[in-house]
Amino acid sequence: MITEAIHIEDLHYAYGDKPVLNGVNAIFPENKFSVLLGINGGGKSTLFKIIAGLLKGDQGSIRICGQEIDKLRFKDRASLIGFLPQFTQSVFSFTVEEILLTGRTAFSGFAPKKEDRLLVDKILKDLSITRLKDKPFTQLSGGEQQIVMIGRLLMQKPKILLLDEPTNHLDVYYQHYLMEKLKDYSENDFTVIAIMHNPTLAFQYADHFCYLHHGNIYTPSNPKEPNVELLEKVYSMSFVEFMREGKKFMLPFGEIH
Ligand SMILES: Nc1ncnc2c1ncn2[C@@H]1O[C@H](COP(=O)(O)OP(=O)(O)OP(=O)(O)O)[C@@H](O)[C@H]1O
Repeated sequence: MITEAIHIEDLHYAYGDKPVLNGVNAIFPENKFSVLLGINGGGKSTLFKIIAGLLKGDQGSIRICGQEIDKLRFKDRASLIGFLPQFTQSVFSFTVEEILLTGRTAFSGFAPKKEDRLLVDKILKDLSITRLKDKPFTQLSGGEQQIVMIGRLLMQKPKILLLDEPTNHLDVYYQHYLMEKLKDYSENDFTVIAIMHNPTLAFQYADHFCYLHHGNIYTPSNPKEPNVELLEKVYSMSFVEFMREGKKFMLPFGEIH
């Protein structure tokens, strides 16, 4: 039986008089790597902000690990969801270690414990960025900052990693490195849910796909496999599947309209 990490029912949201989500129904299963695909401006970030509690839906319900989103307190939410927004900026010159420690503030306040510092070292090592530990965050490259912010989420030890375009700014090597890590996390007690703009990359690692289209979420009957028909409908372009060394790949090519 599939256990649900997130269950969304009839969710509506509008910015003023501009509707963005028109009755979204979706389930994101626990301990899977889910990917939400969809065109620019389709409402994906809006949906994630509602799940993360930064916006409130106009209508409908969301349950996170079985609990109504409206009833969650700040600390409960932090232990359930770690959210990586699309844009992050730090104007203060914190070091990477300090930035990671802020991932524990919901639990340890601003007084990091010894185990928090040990966790920093473990996560830096796991993400292969120990060399950045004492560097000011503002002096890192865009890709380095992105990896550090993912490390900060891991410090929070949430059940669900909610990631808005996690491979942003990463070079191809690091895109695959991070996707491999996320797959690994989803197999080891995290639920990973990511917005992505690269179906070719996403289908190589994730195992549950849904599509935001015209304000609704479509989940195919086999959510693990690429669904060419849906992809072509959502992106208004052609896709091709091909096999290489026993693996299936999905490539976009050429406009339909
Ligand atoms: N704060 C806001 N006020 C008004 N309209 C907004 C606001 N934020 C987003 N929108 C609009 O809502 C729609 C959905 O935006 P959203 O950022 O959720 O889309 P998205 O699918 O995440 O896009 P992208 O893939 O480009 O990041 C867009 O038309 C956008 O212009």
